[in-house]
Amino acid sequence: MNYEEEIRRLKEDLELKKSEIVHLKSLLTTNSSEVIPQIVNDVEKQWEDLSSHTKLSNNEIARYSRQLILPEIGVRGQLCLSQRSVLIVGAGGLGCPASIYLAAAGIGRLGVVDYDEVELSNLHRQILHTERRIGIPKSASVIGACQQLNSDVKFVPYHLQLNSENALNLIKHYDVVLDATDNVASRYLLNDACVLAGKPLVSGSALRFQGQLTVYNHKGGPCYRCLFPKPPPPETVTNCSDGGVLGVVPGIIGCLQALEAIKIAAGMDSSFSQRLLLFDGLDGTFRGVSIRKKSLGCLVCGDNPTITKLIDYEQFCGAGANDKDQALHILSENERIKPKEYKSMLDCGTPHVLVDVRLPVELEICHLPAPAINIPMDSLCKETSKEKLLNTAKVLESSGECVPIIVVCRQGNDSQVAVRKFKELMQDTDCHFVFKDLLGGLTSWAKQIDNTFPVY
Ligand SMILES: Nc1ncnc2c1ncn2[C@@H]1O[C@H](COP(=O)(O)OP(=O)(O)OP(=O)(O)O)[C@@H](O)[C@H]1O
Ligand SMILES: [Zn+2]
Repeated sequence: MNYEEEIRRLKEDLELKKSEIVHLKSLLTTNSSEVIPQIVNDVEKQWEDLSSHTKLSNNEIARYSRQLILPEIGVRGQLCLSQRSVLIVGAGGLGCPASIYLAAAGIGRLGVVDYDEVELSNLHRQILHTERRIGIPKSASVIGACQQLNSDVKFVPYHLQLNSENALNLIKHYDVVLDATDNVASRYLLNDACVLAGKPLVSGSALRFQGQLTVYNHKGGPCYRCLFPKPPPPETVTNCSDGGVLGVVPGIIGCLQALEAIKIAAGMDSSFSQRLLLFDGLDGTFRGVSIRKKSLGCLVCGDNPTITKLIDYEQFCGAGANDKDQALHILSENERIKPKEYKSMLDCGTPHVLVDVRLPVELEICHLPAPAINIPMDSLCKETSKEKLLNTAKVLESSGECVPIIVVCRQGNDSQVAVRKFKELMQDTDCHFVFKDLLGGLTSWAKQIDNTFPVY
């Protein structure tokens, strides 16, 4: 290695350490220290050499007794666990259960990465966070909970977004990596980083009532790219905030991620290298299926890899490395109506038709004060939708005016797509509709017009 390369690496290392110190200091100075037991503030202590731990203390023998007597674990396995480190990326629905079981089992060092802070809508599934910790970094919240359970573990919180600049440098300090994120860009990033660093990646996902689990890049098995060389089109990816998720489903998958990580760390075989677990919470089934072998032509782990350093994953996937909804801008200004303008229309009784494109189950949560036609997104192009709109047109025509049709959704993205679709749908009719979308959807309505309106 040349000196310049070495200096660059050392600088990167230093930056990471600095971010950890700043983060730990901030924890000690904010009121979060009131609710989070003081996280070990001696950074050096966290980086103590784990391999020096070669004998179980009486305390450890008592604490781990029930797993020590398992022949597959025993003293050897327990010592292995205490000498290994696991990095969990994502302190959400998967990361919470995974972290607490790894801490309970006595893993030597646990790193938890998350850029986000705890929100109220996290609590139904991200079960290590609490009401009092809303607003504080998720990584610190998770580690606070884990430390209360087992203070022997060395914990390292990283309040940052894992990206191409920091991933390799961080991952190299750990033996096993858990993907507990929720977006495609982070999955490719973690995959490539784990291949380049030679670390097994225990990957989980959960949506609605379904969950999946597999282990990549382990003992000659495939990596994520071997199976999915190309990312899915961004518009086909559903996240939990759009699709919903029952809290216990990521709970189950996160526990299984911890189980696989414990097996790997304790020197046992993982059951999910080249195997995929499919869990269906609706019909209560677990199914294990064999998956494709490692691909010789894989761009990162194949025979002639062309990806030899981390790339720009947001560009590669055409989507951000988070699941935060990004505002679409596909309509021109005159095809949109601001919440304030719509409120004046309502106040003045201006004739219009309101079309709500959310699912019926969402309409039950909340809806605007005006009566609305419901045409959910998945039925925009159906003949019945066209009929609904044409019937409306007939009523409107009798009044002889060109009445606007206001399209509304939760956040103002679907409504824009719907306006486009409706325009296409009505092209071959002789009705002259003026379609507009409610800018920012119900979320903006709640913010700008009615702060008693529920946000979900
Ligand atoms: N590249 C990344 N670096 C660090 N943390 C990440 C990265 N990508 C995703 N995450 C984190 O992974 C976690 C995924 O968990 P989960 O989907 O349960 O939570 P969420 O994003 O809070 O959910 P919601 O969609 O309800 O807001 C989130 O806390 C998110 O901040
Ligand atoms: Zn591969």
